[in-house]
Amino acid sequence: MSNSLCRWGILSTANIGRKNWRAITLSGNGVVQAVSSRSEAKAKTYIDECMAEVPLPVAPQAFGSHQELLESDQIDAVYIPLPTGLRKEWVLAAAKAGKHVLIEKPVADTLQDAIEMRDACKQAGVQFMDGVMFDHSKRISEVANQLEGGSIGTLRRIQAHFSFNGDDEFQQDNIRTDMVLEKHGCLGDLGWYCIRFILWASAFRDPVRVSARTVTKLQRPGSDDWVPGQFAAEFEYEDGLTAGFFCSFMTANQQLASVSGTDGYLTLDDYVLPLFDSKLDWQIHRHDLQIDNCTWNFLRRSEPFYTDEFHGAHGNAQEVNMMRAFADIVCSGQLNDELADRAIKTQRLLDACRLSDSNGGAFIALDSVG
Ligand SMILES: NC(=O)C1=CN([C@@H]2O[C@H](COP(=O)(O)OP(=O)(O)OC[C@H]3O[C@@H](n4cnc5c(N)ncnc54)[C@H](OP(=O)(O)O)[C@@H]3O)[C@@H](O)[C@H]2O)C=CC1
Ligand SMILES: O=C1CO[C@H](CO)[C@@H](O)[C@@H]1O
Repeated sequence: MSNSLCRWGILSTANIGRKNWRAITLSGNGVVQAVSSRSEAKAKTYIDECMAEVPLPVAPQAFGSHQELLESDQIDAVYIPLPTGLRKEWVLAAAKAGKHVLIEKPVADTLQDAIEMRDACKQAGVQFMDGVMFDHSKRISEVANQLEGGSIGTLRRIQAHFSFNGDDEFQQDNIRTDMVLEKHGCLGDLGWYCIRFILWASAFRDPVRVSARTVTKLQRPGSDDWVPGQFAAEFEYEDGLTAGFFCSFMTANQQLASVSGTDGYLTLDDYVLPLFDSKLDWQIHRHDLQIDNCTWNFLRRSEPFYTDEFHGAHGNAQEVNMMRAFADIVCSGQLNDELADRAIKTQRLLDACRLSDSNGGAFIALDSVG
């Protein structure tokens, strides 16, 4: 490979690949070299559409099969946004072909599959990482540092919410409601981020036990199959910390996370996809109840914090940082096991949630998972 530029192949014409086409282009150390699809014509159209908005000096090559792309000696790394149910085969094939693998979330149908993928990459000497963009935002590290530094005292509670309200077409046609392609439904699509936020806020500690349940099953008309349409979970830690999350395909856009401590609480209301702005923010609240005889006043005490980072589509945006960080690994050859293992840690908690759900929401000891 050229060691200053990572040559990317995108497997499929997924919508999210369009955003990441721009992110790779803005990264400064990567280039989209090829796109593969089940249909070469579809890959060509996709390339034309992306080139029209974010042009590249040389149009990427279109392949009519993922295997052909993997066999190209012009590709160093692949981005795999195929539906979860189809990914494992292609991650294993990519590792076999010596390509580094950036994979969309949720990583796998099961923890066992996720471990198999990570291990295959490790054995092949290529990086494995999931596509959680906010991991690469400066904001999440700053928030985690503040929490570890005791800015809100001892942590008692972490809560994460991620939802959007999908319409009828979403329910009927989107990959997210297809039990074969995305069997974890909203838990995989949105809960993955909730779990990852909880991991960040708890310094990547594992809870001792997990209880979770599908709140609403989402069933396509005319089918007996279902995926979680709304899902809720509760984690308990050995020091008394608790965490909870709620995710939903049936509730308006919301991405609110909060962390409560003995001395205050911290909030972010766009922790996954930053709201349109040239900076990212979060707040620490230490509201003050003042009581003087008959006069009761609860005084607002909120302190805002900012990270100098655009919401997206800019050289310092989280998805661009992600592509740059991955390409740095590829170009330097310095593999990062910690990034690979984060995906496994997240998947383990997701599996624990599903196990609890299938046991009527009973608490599951995390030790018994995987
Ligand atoms: N990190 C992030 O911010 C985001 C992540 N995602 C994740 O990315 C993944 C893709 O999401 P999204 O872009 O909305 O997906 P899309 O439905 O747009 O694309 C999925 C692609 O997979 C291929 N595909 C679909 N069905 C099949 C099938 N039955 N057999 C073989 N290939 C198939 C198709 O490519 P083709 O026709 O070319 O073969 C299709 O374009 C999801 O797992 C999602 O969770 C999504 C959005 C944002
Ligand atoms: O990863 C993602 C980012 O957020 C979207 C919701 O707004 C998800 O559906 C998507 O899969």
